[in-house]
Formats: sequence, C-alpha cells, structure tokens
Amino acid sequence: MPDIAPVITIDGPSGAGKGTVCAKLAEVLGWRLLDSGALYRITGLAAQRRNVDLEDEESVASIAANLDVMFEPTPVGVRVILEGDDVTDTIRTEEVGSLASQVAALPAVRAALLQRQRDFREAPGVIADGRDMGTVVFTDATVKIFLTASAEERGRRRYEQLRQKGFNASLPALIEDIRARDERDSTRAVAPLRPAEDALLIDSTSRSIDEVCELVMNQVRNLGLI
Ligand SMILES: Nc1ncnc2c1ncn2[C@@H]1O[C@H](COP(=O)(O)OP(=O)(O)O)[C@@H](O)[C@H]1O
Ligand SMILES: Nc1ccn([C@@H]2O[C@H](COP(=O)(O)OP(=O)(O)O)[C@@H](O)[C@H]2O)c(=O)n1
Repeated sequence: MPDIAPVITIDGPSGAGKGTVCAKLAEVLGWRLLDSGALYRITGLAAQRRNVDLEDEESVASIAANLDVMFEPTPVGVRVILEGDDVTDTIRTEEVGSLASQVAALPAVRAALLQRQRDFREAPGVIADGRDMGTVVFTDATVKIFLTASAEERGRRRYEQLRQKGFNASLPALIEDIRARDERDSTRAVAPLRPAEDALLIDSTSRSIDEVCELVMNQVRNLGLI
C-alpha cells in the first residue's frame, strides 16, 4: 500500500448529487474536497470572457494552464475569485455548465488541468467530485463511487436548485440540457463519463441525500478508513 493520502472518488452525471454528497463527506471526515467541475466551469467562463473560440484547443488549454483563480474559504462556503472578480454564482449557471462541458471535451484542456487536480491529494484524505476522478485522475483511489439518477429526477433537482438561488428556469429546457450534456460527456473521445470497473454504482433517484451518504460511509468503514 503506497504511503499516500486515501482518495474517495464520486463520479457521475449532472444532478446526481455528487457535490452535495462530497461536501457532506468532506465535512464528516475532515478531508479535503476537490470540485473538479469548478475547474472546467472556470476555464469555460474565462475563455468566453476573453472571446476565445471554444474550438480553439490550444488557446483554451493555455487559459486552463494559467488560470488566475483563488478559492477563498468563508463561513458561508468557498468563494471563487477569477482574475480578481467573484464568480462564485456565475460559474453555477447552466450556461457556464454548458461552456464547461464544451471545453472539457478538448484533450489539451484536460491535460492542462490534470496535475492541478492531483495536487489536491494530501493527508488525511481527499474526496474528489467529477466525471473521471476514478477512471483517470485517481485510478488508485481507495473508494470509487459512480452516482447516477434518472434524467427527469436530475432535471427536477436542478430546477429547484436554480429557483432557490433566484434564477429563472424552465424544467423541460433543463432536462433537455442535462440530456445533451450527458451525451457530450459520455461520448467524447477523451476521459468519457463512465463508471470505473471497480466502482460501486449508486442510483440516487429514489434515495435521500442521507441514504446515499450512508452507503458511501459503509464502504469507507468496511475498508477500515475510519
Ligand atoms: N438524493 C437526493 N435526493 C434529492 N435531492 C438531491 C439528492 N442529491 C442531491 N439533491 C439535490 O439536487 C441538486 C443537485 O445536486 P448536486 O449535488 O449539485 O449534483 P451534482 O454535483 O451531481 O451535479 C441539489 O439541489 C441537491 O440538494
Ligand atoms: N472531472 C470532470 C468534471 C467536470 N467535467 C465537465 O465539466 C462540466 C461541469 O461539471 P460539474 O461537475 O460542475 O457539473 P454538474 O455535475 O454539477 O452539473 C461537466 O458537464 C463535464 O463536461 C469533466 O469533464 N470532468
């Protein structure tokens, strides 16, 4: 067993509950949290703000490699500061989610963000949230989870989430957007969204957040991580 910090990876499609479950587990375990999707979202936003064509792989990869971003912990959560501008809420919009999924399909962008993600690994452990955490970034992770739910349920969750934040949203448009993002994420040539061979599959469609957390914690306990 290598003497490096343990990792729990949670991969899956948009709205499956990854971010929620990862945040809870990170708090309960006192481990570091890697929100890899935020890095793709920030890259997509930075490219758009600089009017860079999202198909210009070299330019977008250069933006990803040189991101001027800070994650500032506050009592009410982590604020994301891009080039001095607070983009915490902006990067959570569906528009930026779509930009993220476009830049995430570019191999050079993924390569540019790889080491930055691996650098999150430190004692006592890290919880990694994304699409390829178990298949590419942390292939030797101690616990690998693939969390999913039906597209309709994920669309409903996103709808509620956006409305609570005061954003206008259309449920049919959200479900359509989720399906398009699923399709793009699963069929791309590099690091497509798929469960790692050694991942535990959890369907959260009719499970509460606490039930999903408990299933993951069972794995953590069974492996003697706590
Ligand atoms: N098991 C669940 N049951 C009901 N709502 C959930 C569940 N898991 C997550 N949610 C809600 O769904 C929304 C999307 O969850 P989130 O964690 O952002 O998903 P992801 O990170 O996979 O895109 C949030 O508002 C969250 O509170
Ligand atoms: N490890 C990752 C994380 C995100 N992504 C991409 O970034 C987009 C946004 O990721 P996210 O995790 O913030 O999105 P949600 O699942 O929260 O909607 C996804 O649709 C993926 O295309 C990726 O390709 N690889």
